[in-house]
Amino acid sequence: MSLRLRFHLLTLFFFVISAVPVWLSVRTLAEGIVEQWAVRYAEKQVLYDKERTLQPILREVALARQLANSQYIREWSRQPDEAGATRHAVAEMESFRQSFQDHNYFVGLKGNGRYYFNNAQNEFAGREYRYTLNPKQPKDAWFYDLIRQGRDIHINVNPDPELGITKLWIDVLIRDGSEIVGIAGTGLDLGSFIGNVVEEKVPGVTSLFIDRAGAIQLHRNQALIDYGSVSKRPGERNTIDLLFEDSADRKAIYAAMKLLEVQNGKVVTELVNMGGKRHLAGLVYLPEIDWYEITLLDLDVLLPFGQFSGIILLYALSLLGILVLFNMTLSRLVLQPLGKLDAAMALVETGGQVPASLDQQASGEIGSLMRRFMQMARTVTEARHDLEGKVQERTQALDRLSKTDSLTELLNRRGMSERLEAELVRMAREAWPVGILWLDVDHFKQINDQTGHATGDLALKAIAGIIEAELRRYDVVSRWGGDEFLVMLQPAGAEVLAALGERIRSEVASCRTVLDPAGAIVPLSVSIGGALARPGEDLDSLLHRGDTALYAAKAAGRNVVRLAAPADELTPA
Ligand SMILES: Nc1nc2c(ncn2[C@@H]2O[C@H](COP(=O)(O)OP(=O)(O)OP(=O)(O)O)[C@@H](O)[C@H]2O)c(=O)[nH]1
Repeated sequence: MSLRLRFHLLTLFFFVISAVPVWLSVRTLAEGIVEQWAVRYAEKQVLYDKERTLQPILREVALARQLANSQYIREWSRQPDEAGATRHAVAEMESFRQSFQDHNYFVGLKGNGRYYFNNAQNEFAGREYRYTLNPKQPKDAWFYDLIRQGRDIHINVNPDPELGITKLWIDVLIRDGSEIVGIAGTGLDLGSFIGNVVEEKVPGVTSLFIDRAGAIQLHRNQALIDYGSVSKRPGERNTIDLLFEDSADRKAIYAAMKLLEVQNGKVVTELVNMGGKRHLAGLVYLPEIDWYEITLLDLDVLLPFGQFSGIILLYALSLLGILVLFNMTLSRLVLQPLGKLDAAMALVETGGQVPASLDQQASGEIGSLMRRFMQMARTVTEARHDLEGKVQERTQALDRLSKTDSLTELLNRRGMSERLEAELVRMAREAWPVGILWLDVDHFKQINDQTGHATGDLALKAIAGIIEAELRRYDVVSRWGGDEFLVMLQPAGAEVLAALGERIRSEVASCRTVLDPAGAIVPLSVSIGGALARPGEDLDSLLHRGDTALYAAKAAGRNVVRLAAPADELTPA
């Protein structure tokens, strides 16, 4: 995998692993902000609703109290069947009817169980006595339950089947001293009350009212209202358990209700789930009517979390931008120089020259790496050139050695053959006459045998020196093998051959430098055969004729020179 691909994958990896915590932290932060905001909102809303709800109810409660405490009503309740007291009481009730908000009233008397009611239309004028309450009738249980409970004020949503109406009833006990003698009050139209107070006016905000048992008293969904809760057993009530699916939420709401009882005026907020959505519930206790108001804020509606997605998008874009910039910088500072370095290395590998500008393009560590590479490449190139030079030298030396005789340091047979071949070619081209002298030491075996091999070597070296000394600058001598020497002369003529051969023969014969182990002079002599190359003659033929001439010299008694005649007959020198 290339470095570039690895960097891209790494970038992607960093992007993902950094986006996850950022997403989570922004989400947590946003949720925190939403919650804080919602708590404030809920607190304000609850207090506002409390005032809005309480004012009309409290006004009705105050009026109902006055009615219950009215002198006429109390006297009447003492003697409920007395006609005068009844007339006065009805007149009193009618005057209150004008003042109540919905222009209706009711009074129930414990003494005779009679229930009086008139409405805004004055429908029951002269017929205010509507029916008689019966403690055995479940529909009338509310009356007896309230008297038994002895709660001076009670607000209750209850259908009245006798009257065919459902109202928010405000019930106030009529007391005669300590004795409860009846209940007076008024009813508010449930529909309009719900419309005014609990209907959802702001999207995502709903209010409901519950009593101290958690029974729902007012809710915009009237099916959830726990009608006539005062007369129900706990299990029969429509409580907040219907609203909150999580038992933890229910427990939290009941705990908040308990707390509010002792911390009057405070607002408690709880996060709850309702219908699978997050809501913030704000609770407040209304001691005047012994109810709790719950305001529910749908957080997803009021402050959708989606509004924070812009932050995430911005983060993602800026992170992406930074990573792209990082990649571009990385590419410019690292990857591109490394690519050039790689190409330069490949060039050096194949013996090419590194461009001199390579190290000027990068700085820092990469620049340092390039400069070191350049230095190394120069060293390698120099070493290679040096090595090539040495190899060439050694090759030439080996070549020289392969053509040189180690004892006399003259050309050997191979070296001499090459020279002769070349000279014969040159001779053919330039009419440059070539001649050879072939020398053989006389009785050399005897010298070896009598004086030793080392003395034989000395003799060979001495003869080589004599020949070299006699030759002209441009003549070449070689040790042809064993005790034989071959001299090439150029240019050469018969006289030169004869003269040079004779001089060599004579010098060797007069040599006094080679001594045997006993210090005696070893007498030396050579027989010499000479031949002049004929135009177009090859080397074998020339050598053959030289050898024949040498053979003739040997045959003539040795220590003589014989030249091959042009027509192959031998002539004495
Ligand atoms: N010391 C010494 N002897 C050599 C060397 N190379 C060859 N020889 C000897 O040279 C002798 C050559 O002898 P031949 O060519 O057979 O005969 P010769 O004794 O020279 O007799 P003619 O040539 O007939 O005069 C042999 O005994 C070889 O062993 C060498 O490098 N050093």
